[in-house]
Amino acid sequence: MDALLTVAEYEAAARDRLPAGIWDYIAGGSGQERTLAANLDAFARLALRPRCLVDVSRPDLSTELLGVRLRTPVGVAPVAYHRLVHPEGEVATARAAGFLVVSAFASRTLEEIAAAAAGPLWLQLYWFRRREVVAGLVRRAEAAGYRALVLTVDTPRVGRRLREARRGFAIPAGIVAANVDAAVMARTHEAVDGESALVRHSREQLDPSLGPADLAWLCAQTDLPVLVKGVLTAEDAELALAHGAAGVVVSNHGGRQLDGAVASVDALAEVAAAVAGRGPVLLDGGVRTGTDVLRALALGASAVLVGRPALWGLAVDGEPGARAVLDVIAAELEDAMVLSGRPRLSDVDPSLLARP
Ligand SMILES: Cc1cc2nc3c(=O)[nH]c(=O)nc-3n(C[C@H](O)[C@H](O)[C@H](O)COP(=O)(O)O)c2cc1C
Ligand SMILES: CC(C)CC(=O)C(=O)O
Repeated sequence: MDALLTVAEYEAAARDRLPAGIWDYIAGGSGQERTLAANLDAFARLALRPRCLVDVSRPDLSTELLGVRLRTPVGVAPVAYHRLVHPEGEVATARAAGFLVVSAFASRTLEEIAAAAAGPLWLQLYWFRRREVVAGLVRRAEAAGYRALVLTVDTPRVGRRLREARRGFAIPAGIVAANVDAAVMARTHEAVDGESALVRHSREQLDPSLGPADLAWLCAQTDLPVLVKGVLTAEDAELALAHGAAGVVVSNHGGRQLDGAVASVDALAEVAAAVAGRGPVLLDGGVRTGTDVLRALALGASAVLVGRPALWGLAVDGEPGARAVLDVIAAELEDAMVLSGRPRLSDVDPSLLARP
């Protein structure tokens, strides 16, 4: 195999290796997949204004997030069921990642992942109708040393994933959400033609009444910082902070929820302005290169998360593959910082971007 030099090359290699149904579950978006495409296009439209005559002999990619020093500002987004692409699942990803947000639907236990992790872990939560599932996950995350919680608020139900529906996608029997009661998850394994098992499951198990008071309740349950994921507007950023959130993740769920929603990088400046330094603002959706990371930081992100790229690396070569994908992005980021005359992340600001 030739060396893979870009995230796009890992994507192509993963596609060659994965069964079509699993590929489509991971790759797909909702509806016409307009938001899925927009996430990538929006980055491509943001041209950079490099500065020269700057001493770039010692680039520094490190940053601090919630009091923890990170080698790079790039973490792994919460993505369900890593074992769909590699038998070691999240344990391999955790060894590779500088920083990982573990999905509520992880296919390895929170404790196994914590024992393997190379960097800080956060736990993502869905708002299960059975609130004891949420509370139980919070207690286990605290006990296992997770450093923050991420409440996903863009999923009162799972979006219309047509690729999944066409294939009657269900989670294969051997792969389970290892941290949630089997009874809650049972129907994710039932394949029905013309229907996504995950859409059906979400309607049964996720509580669409989630509101600001529930966020406040969650924040009161724990000393861990709670970030709110799925924010695309200043209004929701304001609401989240007013009800106890420590920060937000600007995200449209990788184009998998509301089709037609704004590209996440296009929502970033508005949200960052609303948060105004009161907490971290992360971004995910369409980050595929080091220059994408730089663009997001220029628009006010504290750090970015990659979703699908981590799974592509994991599918291609397990832990070393996931690490290689993150290393490609870090190497590209370093290049871009040097070539744009911004040797430290604190030098990155909106002046890096050309006006559209
Ligand atoms: C296969 C897959 C599963 C996902 N599972 C979750 C999840 O369990 N919880 C969650 O908050 N977001 C989930 N997401 C959304 C990601 O956290 C993230 O928002 C998105 O993947 C970022 O876009 P990117 O894939 O373009 O990097 C999932 C995304 C994918 C592709
Ligand atoms: C099990 C799913 C609800 C996980 C998810 O968030 C997704 O597939 O986007």
